[in-house]
Amino acid sequence: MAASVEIHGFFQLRRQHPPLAGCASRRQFAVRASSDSAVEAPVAGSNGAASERTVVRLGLPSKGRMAEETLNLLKNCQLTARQVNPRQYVADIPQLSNMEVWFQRPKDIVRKLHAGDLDLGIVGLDTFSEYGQETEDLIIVHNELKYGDCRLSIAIPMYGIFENINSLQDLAQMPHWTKERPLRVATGFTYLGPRFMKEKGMKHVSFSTADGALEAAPAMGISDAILDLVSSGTTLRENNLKEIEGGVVLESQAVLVASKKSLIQRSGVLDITHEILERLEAHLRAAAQFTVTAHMRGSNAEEVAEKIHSQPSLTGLQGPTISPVYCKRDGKVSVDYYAIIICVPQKTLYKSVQQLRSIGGSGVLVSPLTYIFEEETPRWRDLLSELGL
Ligand SMILES: Nc1ncnc2c1ncn2[C@@H]1O[C@H](COP(=O)(O)OP(=O)(O)OP(=O)(O)O)[C@@H](O)[C@H]1O
Ligand SMILES: O=P(O)(O)OC[C@H]1O[C@H](OP(=O)(O)OP(=O)(O)O)[C@H](O)[C@@H]1O
Ligand SMILES: [Mg+2]
Repeated sequence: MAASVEIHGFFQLRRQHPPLAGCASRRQFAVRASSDSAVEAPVAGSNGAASERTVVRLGLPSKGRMAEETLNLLKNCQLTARQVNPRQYVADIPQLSNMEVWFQRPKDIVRKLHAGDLDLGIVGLDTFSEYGQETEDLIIVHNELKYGDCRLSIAIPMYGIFENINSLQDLAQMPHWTKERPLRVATGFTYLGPRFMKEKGMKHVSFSTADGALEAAPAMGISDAILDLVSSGTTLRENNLKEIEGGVVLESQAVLVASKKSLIQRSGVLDITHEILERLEAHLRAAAQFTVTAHMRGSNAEEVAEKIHSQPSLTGLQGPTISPVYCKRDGKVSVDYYAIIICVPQKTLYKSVQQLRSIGGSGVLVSPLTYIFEEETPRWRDLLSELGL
């Protein structure tokens, strides 16, 4: 039978920072009253003006948890956004001439990409999926910028009728939900939520929209469950809520997105995208690696290479670079040992150093890497093929 998924009722839950006296922590919503003073960004342009525009536009999160990390990522790619003052919504990046940066709320970035008022943007995959709603014109250029990790997940109370409910299947099989009294889910994700429930064949579900502090809704009797972003799980725990098996709608992190129409039609967008993509890929690849140099005894370079290849954590990106070290002893130049250079994942650094030592490595130097440029960026090839270029 088809799932009856309906969206009805609107309620607004708002919250205040810092927490009110009597509230045990910032993440508890039960004893909080509030206000919210979101600052609306000016509209960057209009559809009519969009086609006449010659400058390329990149939308970045103006506030919230993604704002700072996005600027830091770009800075680490030597693409520092230059803002005349922090209250201004427009900036430039000196390395990318003919491009404006516009600071906008994440959901507005997606909407404005769709409207043609922005060409490129950085947002969470959750926002992109919710507000892009699988629009044909919007495209993901880089799908893992390695920050803003969270999941969009269903949560239910730990107590009462939900005490022994631990999976989506358990939830679906509860006799409580009927056409007249559906499972009420509060969420800001009113596109992804109903779609997920329908896919899972959940019957008798209704959704209500909310804007922040969703975790309070079950305790207030406004909803039975919530669908919201979770990362550490602290907010859920502190509000006596739990996730359930099979209840993750989406795993999210920051992504670089674009309008296909802009990429194809607007002069300069493709070139700028290429440069941003190359820098991002080279930086993100490098951020996970260290360069390790060491000295090793051996009678020739091949013998040293064999030893290194015998160790699972020492093969590097392609293989070791090995150079003879020329020493002068008793007036004679000879090669007794070799300098080796490899790239090592940061996660396995210590294991790699131990393996190097076990095969006679000494004088191990470790340095961070700024960029690793490959011959070609795989994501660039994918993008061109998706654009039919
Ligand atoms: N707890 C979290 N941990 C990690 N990333 C998160 C978390 N919550 C949200 N995010 C990511 O950060 C993005 C922006 O979230 P943020 O709360 O800053 O803005 P928002 O809630 O979309 O803004 P607004 O409240 O103005 O609508 C989200 O779309 C998501 O990708
Ligand atoms: O699992 P946790 O680490 O506790 O994070 C989850 C919380 O983070 C987000 O809220 P945010 O702090 O962005 O506030 P908002 O509701 O104002 O967007 C999300 O809406 C959850 O409430
Ligand atoms: Mg938020």
